[in-house]
Amino acid sequence: MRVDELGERALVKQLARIGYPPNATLPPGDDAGAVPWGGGHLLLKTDGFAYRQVALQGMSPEAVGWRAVTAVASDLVAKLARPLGFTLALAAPGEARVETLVGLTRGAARAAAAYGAALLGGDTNAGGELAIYASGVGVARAVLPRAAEPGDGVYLLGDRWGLSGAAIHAHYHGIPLDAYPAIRRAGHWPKARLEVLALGAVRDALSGSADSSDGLAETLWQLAEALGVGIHLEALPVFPEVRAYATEAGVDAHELVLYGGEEYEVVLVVKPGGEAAVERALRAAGVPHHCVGRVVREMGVWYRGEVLARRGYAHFQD
Ligand SMILES: Nc1ncnc2c1ncn2[C@@H]1O[C@H](COP(=O)(O)OP(=O)(O)OP(=O)(O)O)[C@@H](O)[C@H]1O
Ligand SMILES: Cc1ncc(C[n+]2csc(CCOP(=O)(O)O)c2C)c(N)n1
Ligand SMILES: [Mg+2]
Repeated sequence: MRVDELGERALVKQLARIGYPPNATLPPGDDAGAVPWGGGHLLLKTDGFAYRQVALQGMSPEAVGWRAVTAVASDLVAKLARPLGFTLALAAPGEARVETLVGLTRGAARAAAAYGAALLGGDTNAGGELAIYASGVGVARAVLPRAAEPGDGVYLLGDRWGLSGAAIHAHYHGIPLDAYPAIRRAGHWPKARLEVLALGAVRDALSGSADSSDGLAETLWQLAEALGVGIHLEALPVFPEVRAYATEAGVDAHELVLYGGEEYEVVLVVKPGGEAAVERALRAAGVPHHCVGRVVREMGVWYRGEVLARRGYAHFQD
């Protein structure tokens, strides 16, 4: 069977289990892998993409390199691991520009430095099309898995919800973003939120977390499916710039929040009774947060009582 017939999700489900130890700290399919290390855990993550699948209109090679490291850093941070180092692998056809590859690497190095880590080499290969793979290692005292129990609260951390979706929408609809600097910044230079690591101090009040990169709806559906629980969404943050863009572009702002993608923000699951302590910790760390719903027993995802359509970004679709 061809991989584009099977689809990314089903393929990954099959691949991710191969060789995975049954008693691993984080299960296959979680945002990163973890190994016990010196009283804590070392976390590892690799994430890559074809250049043409992520380079938005006006995005420089530097920004794409930054995004590659950010995607990995965001997965590490979501599991409460502090990034220590990154590597970068490039695949390029012979006609690719040297300047492009240098730019990608410079952007990756800038991102690594921004996350208090270093870019420690990588790999360069010939390939059919330009592609970038970043890997990172981080260290965590107490890891936060993808976990949720009925009764838990669901929070969205950060402020890129809807903004990254608007940037991707603008790319495909030829809409200039000059009037929307926050949307352009979210799409071109997303920054992993290291401040989330402050949650280590309230780990006992947390059930789990997931990094969102394929869109909020897809992230929630993956959580629900993997854990056999349901999520009732009651409210969504719609930021003013997203609302303004949606009006101009003639698109539903909620669509951008639910189906945008590339947020590189954390969905946090908080134990009942833990809300106050967690909100206090997030406020002190300067992490924007929005309580959006609750975990229920029945598997599924609902928004204001209606089943939330499952759509999201997947490779092998184009
Ligand atoms: N070829 C593979 N072999 C083993 N595991 C894989 C493979 N591809 C993906 N996985 C695992 O499947 C899970 C989902 O990976 P995927 O790359 O789809 O995540 P994602 O949607 O890109 O989100 P993010 O980039 O934010 O992690 C991860 O745990 C990953 O380690
Ligand atoms: C030109 C262009 N088309 C589409 C998109 C959107 N996009 C690309 S990858 C991805 C999911 C995360 O990737 P991964 O799962 O590999 O981390 C999303 C939402 C874009 N940025 N640029
Ligand atoms: Mg990926």
